[in-house]
Amino acid sequence: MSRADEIYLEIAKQILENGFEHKVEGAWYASDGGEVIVKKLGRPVVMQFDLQQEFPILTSKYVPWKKFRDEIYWIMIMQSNDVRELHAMDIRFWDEWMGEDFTIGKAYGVQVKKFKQLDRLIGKIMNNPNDRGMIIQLWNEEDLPHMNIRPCAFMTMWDVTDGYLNCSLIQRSGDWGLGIPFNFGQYAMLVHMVAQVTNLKPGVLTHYINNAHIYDRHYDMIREQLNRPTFAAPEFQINKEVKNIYDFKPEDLQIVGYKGKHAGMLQMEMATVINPHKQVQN
Ligand SMILES: Nc1nc(=O)c2c([nH]1)NC[C@@H]1CN(c3ccc(C(=O)N[C@@H](CCC(=O)O)C(=O)O)cc3)CN21
Ligand SMILES: O=c1ccn([C@H]2C[C@H](O)[C@@H](COP(=O)(O)O)O2)c(=O)[nH]1
Repeated sequence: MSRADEIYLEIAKQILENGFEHKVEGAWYASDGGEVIVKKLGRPVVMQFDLQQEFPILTSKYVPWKKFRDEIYWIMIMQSNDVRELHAMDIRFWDEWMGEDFTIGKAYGVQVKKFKQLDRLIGKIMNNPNDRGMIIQLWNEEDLPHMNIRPCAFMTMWDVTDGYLNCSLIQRSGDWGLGIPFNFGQYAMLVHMVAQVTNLKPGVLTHYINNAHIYDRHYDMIREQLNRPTFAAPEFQINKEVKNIYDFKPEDLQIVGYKGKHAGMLQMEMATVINPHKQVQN
């Protein structure tokens, strides 16, 4: 069992057993427009992964890691909001939030680029590793009306101690079935990338989720997952030659020996949730 399975499945069980159910306003299922019921835990959760120990990925189901890798690459390295670039990487699950201009509006990558947030973070890590304001912040009140979706994993806070790079990922809302297994894996990859170009070792990834929830159409699959066999965590590999963050290519990040393949995927339908802050443009 990977450490990620252990932590993730325990919280999944808690949500199913002790969670609070409600209808999600302004949400529907893509296939039939059906109403969306969700069960939320009702208190925040914190998961902690020591990246020196193992790479955080589930083995109780197959998580398509190339997709979460390419998604974080699109947000943080390409700093893009253009969904066509995701299509080029064979990713379709952002289409529900694509506007007529083929973008997701001023969300995610746009906010990284607008304030050169990645460059500034790396500058701080290199020049003053004890800085206590090493933050990437995607939540921007001014631009919220122009985002097709509000950022969920909206902030990272960074720390350098004793040659290790630590990262806290702050998430306001976490879809336990679909989003969460992507989020901790992709941010673990980002920590590995930033650590390499700042000559640090990847340290601890702390993942805070304020509202952790399971959608009704995922209940049965997650119950099944709780009873599945698990395996040891696979190995993460990174191209050690890369010295500049923008020189990374997605292929420079690989997962090898991933036994989740044997477990197989769990087909879960995605609920489409709209941004209630969105300004409707004519
Ligand atoms: N309801 C909801 N949940 C999310 O997790 C989510 C959103 N909406 N909207 C924006 C993004 C899109 N994300 C998604 C959406 C779908 C999958 C998904 O369907 N994952 C499948 C594999 C899909 C594939 O191979 O293409 C999985 O089994 O993990 C994952 C992340 C995360 N975010
Ligand atoms: O990276 C992500 C992006 C999205 N999600 C989930 C969390 C929620 O289930 C929906 C968004 O709906 P809101 O009403 O805006 O919270 O998408 C995720 O888990 N991870």
